[in-house]
Amino acid sequence: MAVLKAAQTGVGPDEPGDAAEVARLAGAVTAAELARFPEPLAPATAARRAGLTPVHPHEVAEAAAKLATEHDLVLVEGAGGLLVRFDAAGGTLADAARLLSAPVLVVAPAGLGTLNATELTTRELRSRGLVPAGIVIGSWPTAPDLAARCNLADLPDVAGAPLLGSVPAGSGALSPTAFRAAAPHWLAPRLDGSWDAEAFRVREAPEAF
Ligand SMILES: C[C@@H]1NC(=O)N[C@@H]1CCCCCC(=O)O
Repeated sequence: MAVLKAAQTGVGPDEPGDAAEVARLAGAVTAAELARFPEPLAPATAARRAGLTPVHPHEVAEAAAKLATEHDLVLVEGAGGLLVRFDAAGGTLADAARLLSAPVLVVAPAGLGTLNATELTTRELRSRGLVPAGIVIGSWPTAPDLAARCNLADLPDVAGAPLLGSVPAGSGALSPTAFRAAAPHWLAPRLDGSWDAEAFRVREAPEAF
């Protein structure tokens, strides 16, 4: 498997980026990063302000296609959302996904505001002829509030895509061993397509929904 961070922003030259973090936690993953811009901004803005060459969607698609010749799965991570701009021409991750005809996994927050943002994202994907592969909540709070709990039922409905799992808050602080032991419980579906409520750490009675 390979993880490609198209454009990393908000990380200094000597710090690990998101792709390196994935490799540290997941292991046995090829990590690649096409460009890095220091300010924590949208890649197009960060590149412009740094006087650096931005990353264009065709470069993201080409890098992903190259990785795909040597890996069974290539995960391309965006930066902040589907329509966050990569270059001055307004190129986005959606353009790269379109060039690749790749399914798109939507990573959503848990709480209030997620229904709107997720539905907008999946509608935009469909309007571009792209397929939302599903939704992953990252991250799932240890004490989910009413909105977060209700979103478990509402998200697949508004998005028209399955909820594929949730990553508990603070997972990045686990040791790689603990992370790898726990991760299958966050993302593995049952054969009937349902999900283990434990994965969402729902501690309230079902009527709370
Ligand atoms: C700083 C973070 N680094 C990164 O690689 N992704 C984030 C960038 C978020 C950009 C959000 C732009 C917006 O929608 O306002």
